Amino acid sequence: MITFDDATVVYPGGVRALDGLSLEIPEGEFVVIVGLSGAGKSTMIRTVNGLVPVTGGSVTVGDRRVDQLGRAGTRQLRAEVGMIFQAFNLVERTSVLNNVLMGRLHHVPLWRSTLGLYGREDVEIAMQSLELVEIVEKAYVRASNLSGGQQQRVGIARALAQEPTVLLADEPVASLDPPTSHVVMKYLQEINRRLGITTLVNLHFLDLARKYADRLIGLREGQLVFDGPGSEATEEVFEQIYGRSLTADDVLEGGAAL
Ligand SMILES: Nc1ncnc2c1ncn2[C@@H]1O[C@H](COP(=O)(O)OP(=O)(O)OP(=O)(O)O)[C@@H](O)[C@H]1O
Repeated sequence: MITFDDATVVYPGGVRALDGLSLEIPEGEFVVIVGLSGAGKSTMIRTVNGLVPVTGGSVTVGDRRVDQLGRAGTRQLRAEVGMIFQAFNLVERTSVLNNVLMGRLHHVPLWRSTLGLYGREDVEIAMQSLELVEIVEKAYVRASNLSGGQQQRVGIARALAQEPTVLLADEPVASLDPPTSHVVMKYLQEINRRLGITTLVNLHFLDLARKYADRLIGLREGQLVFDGPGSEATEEVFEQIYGRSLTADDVLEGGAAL
């Protein structure tokens, strides 16, 4: 369970990116967060692993208050929270398998990972993670030789190799074309259902958000303005979250009705 209790983030310079957010996310839920650019989506998910510290209120993961963890506690928390990025963040000049093994770094002593001495169990976990996103046949291919969608699947496998209890995905399909975006969202959904990993996904496209969200969170200027099933998010709801009429740029399949 992840609990936001009056969580507030004011950045140096004074931007109030998160403004008194209170909500609970039960274990295993698949949550999609939507809101205009600058609404605080990235800030919200980054408070979960302490990448962005709250300046007021609290965020609790399980029984751990993120702001009260010391250095070791924060390291342990980050080992349990996998992250998936818009730009994939792979090391392109090395193999897919080596990239996924980087997800094991939290579990392997530094000297061993530096020498590339991962154990057989680590390699097995990495290969199983690649199997989950059905790309195991690319294990020995250089990451730079993959398409964007394949690179994002490797990004997901790397996060899974951490054996996480929570997955945070920050605009995971923003660099992908529409069919590939659906493929990546389906893997995230399938992994959530099969492994029960609590998943928070920031999405820009509202049709995708509605299709995949078990629960949809709407943020506006750092505040919670909608919290309900994706299926209940009508055009009016999205207009309320965005504070304006919707445009073709707000949906993945531009021009299609929401
Ligand atoms: N490190 C920072 N320092 C100062 N201000 C920041 C920082 N990071 C984000 N902000 C500001 O905080 C607000 C929320 O940003 P955030 O990135 O969380 O929004 P977002 O909804 O994820 O937007 P986007 O979809 O554009 O990424 C914005 O006004 C942004 O400019």
